[in-house]
This record gives sequence, structure tokens and C-alpha cells, in this order.
Amino acid sequence: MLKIGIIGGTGYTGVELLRLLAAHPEAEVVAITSRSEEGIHVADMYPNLRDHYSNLTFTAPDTQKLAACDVVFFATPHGVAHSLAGELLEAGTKVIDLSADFRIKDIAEWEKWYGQPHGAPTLVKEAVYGLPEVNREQIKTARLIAVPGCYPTATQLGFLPLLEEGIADTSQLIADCKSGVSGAGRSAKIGSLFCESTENMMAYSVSGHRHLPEIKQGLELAAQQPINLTFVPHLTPMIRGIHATLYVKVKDHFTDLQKLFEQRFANEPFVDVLPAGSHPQTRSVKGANMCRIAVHRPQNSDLVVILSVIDNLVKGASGQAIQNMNILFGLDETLGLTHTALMP
Ligand SMILES: NC(=O)C1=CN([C@@H]2O[C@H](COP(=O)(O)OP(=O)(O)OC[C@H]3O[C@@H](n4cnc5c(N)ncnc54)[C@H](OP(=O)(O)O)[C@@H]3O)[C@@H](O)[C@H]2O)C=CC1
Ligand SMILES: CC(=O)N[C@@H](CCC(=O)OP(=O)(O)O)C(=O)O
Repeated sequence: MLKIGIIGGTGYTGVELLRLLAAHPEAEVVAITSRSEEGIHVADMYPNLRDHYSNLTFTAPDTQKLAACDVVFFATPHGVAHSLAGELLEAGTKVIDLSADFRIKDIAEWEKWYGQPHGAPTLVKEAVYGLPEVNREQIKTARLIAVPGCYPTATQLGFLPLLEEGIADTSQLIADCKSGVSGAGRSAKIGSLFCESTENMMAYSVSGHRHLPEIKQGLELAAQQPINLTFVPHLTPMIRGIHATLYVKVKDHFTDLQKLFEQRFANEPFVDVLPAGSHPQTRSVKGANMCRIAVHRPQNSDLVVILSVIDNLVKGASGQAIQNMNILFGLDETLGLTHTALMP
């Protein structure tokens, strides 16, 4: 049984880790932190978890206690893993970071987009980008895993087959993405208020979002050449979900794109290529560790449209983090992650 620690247990990704780990036969959460809810029982704060965590209490982050765990998940804002990960790694504890602290390899680029000095530059090189569909082998032997962001997961999985095959025109990729409000986290913000976000939809950060360099880094590795990407995120009135509509021109008119996508993801337990002509819905992945993809070539033109949906809190964060844990500890990759989506 793996001993699990979670830093940031009261946030949306933290409580999602608790929900998913409750169904995991090889994991036991032994430490969970919150500075604001210290001393509160998990079961009192989250009644949906009463049957599973009757003895677990939020404590202040205590690296000694956390270092006794086999693995610690950081479900914290950026910057926190920078200051605590090194000590845990030295103690032999594996670290799975859901924040952006170790995702970007170029330190100057990270500092530019996150607006602060990088707090642990010496750890960046060894951090493995935890997108199993690309880096499964490296994840197996990692000490430190940087779990991809939610927009980057949906976008990279959708573009990968065309870039890896070398048939995408890399001079103009467009990712038009919509997110549910839980993507903004649980802390109070005006934009997340019910009256602000319901019956409303808006684009934001059009001039540049911090996920742009992360997505670009992954797509350039897949294409093995520089790419040009326009990424436009939108806030939509739903709680969970990412819907990515991806546009790219293809250079080869003859490739069977449906077959290409089906073959690329044939052995992937958490990527589902839908039948030709499908339109994936966010609710078809709600609560599930799954990315559903459909590929279209409207009017038989050379402009391909890929539709990719995930639950931002599951395949876009906590589910993917547990998928990484399973790979890292040599467990069945799907263990504890076979929940079916909630529909409607
Ligand atoms: N929401 C989403 O869809 C996704 C989020 N992510 C990333 O995952 C991380 C967590 O996101 P989310 O759950 O939404 O965030 P929340 O804002 O909902 O929760 C943050 C958690 O971190 C704790 N925390 C905050 N500051 C500190 C600190 N300095 N030291 C220790 N703990 C701290 C908070 O508890 P307390 O203040 O009580 O200690 C809280 O439990 C972020 O980096 C986010 O970017 C990634 C993919 C998707
Ligand atoms: C709707 C919303 O606000 N989404 C967040 C992105 C989600 C997130 O938490 O960012 P990471 O994946 O980098 O951790 C944003 O645009 O900043």
C-alpha cells in the first residue's frame, strides 16, 4: 500500500485527488495539508468523503511528516513546490507536482510568464513532463513529475498525431479552448462568482496566456521543429470541462486522418478517438480520466479541425497525476481511474 501525502488538500485539485484515491486499492492518504483549515476533519469539510477518510485531518505543511510518504502530490499554486520539493526528494520521497513549477524547461521563459524568479532551477532538468501518452518510459524512473496543465493536455493530445506524422503545416496552429470555472481554482475571485460567470462567456489572455509556452514546448518536441501557435482560452458557464477546437492545415491530402488518430492512440487507455463525424461533449468526460477526440476535414479542404475534450480536474489534473503515480510505482496504469463519466 502506497503512503500518500497531499499538499493543498482544500483546493479543487486536492479534493479531486481525495475523491479518486478513495477508489484506489493500492493507495492510502496519510497526510493532507491546509493552512487555513488546520485541525478540521476532512470528512467534516467534504461529506462526500465521509465513508473513506473518517480519521484524516488537515494539518499545516510539515516536511518531516510528508517525507515519510512514498509520494507527495503538490496541489498548490505555483511557487510552493519550488520551496518544498527539494527537501522531499532528498528524503527519498517521490514528488508529483500539479502546478506549473517544473513544466517549462527554459527557466527564463518560466520567469517571464510567471512573473517571479524560479525557486528551484536545479531541479528543472530532471523533472519529467507527465504526459503519459508521450513520456511513459521516462515517468517509470522519475523522482519528480510535472503534471501538464489542463489546456495543455487537451491541446497537445489533439495535435500530436499530425505533428508526429510530419503532415501539419507548423506555421499556423490555432487552439480555441473553453474552460469550466473550476479551472480558476477555489480561492475567491470576482470572475468566478456565480453572477459574473453564469449565462456568460468570454475570451481572456488573448495577447498571451501562461499555458502558451508550455503547449508550444510540447508541440515543438513532437514536431521536432519550431511551430507557430495562437492559443485563445475562454471561460464558459460550466463547472468542469475543457473543450479544445484545434485548427491546422495539412500538407498531405491523402492521409486517412481517422485511421492515423485511431492508430496513434490504439494502446492508450485514457484517449478515446471517436468515430468519424463525431462531436465530443465535455459531459462525456465529466469525472472521468479520459480525453475524447474527433478529427474532421470540413468540405474535404486542407484545413483540419480536431475536437478534444477532457475534465480539467481529472485528465487535466488529478486523474492524470494518479495515472503518473501508477506508472511510477509499476502499478496497472488504470488502477483507481476507471470511473465512467457522469451523463447528463
Ligand atoms: N483547477 C484546475 O482545473 C487545475 C489546476 N491546476 C494547478 O493545480 C494547482 C492547484 O490548483 P487548484 O486546486 O485549482 O487551486 P486552489 O486555489 O483551489 O487550491 C490551492 C490549495 O493550495 C493550498 N495553498 C495555497 N498556498 C499555499 C502555500 N503557500 N503553501 C501550502 N499550501 C498552499 C490551499 O490551502 P491553504 O491556503 O489552506 O493552505 C489550497 O488547498 C495550481 O497550481 C493550478 O494551477 C492544474 C490543472 C488544472
Ligand atoms: C478557467 C481558468 O482560469 N483557468 C486557468 C488555467 C487552469 C490552471 O489551473 O492552470 P495550470 O494548468 O497551469 O495549473 C487559467 O486560465 O489561469
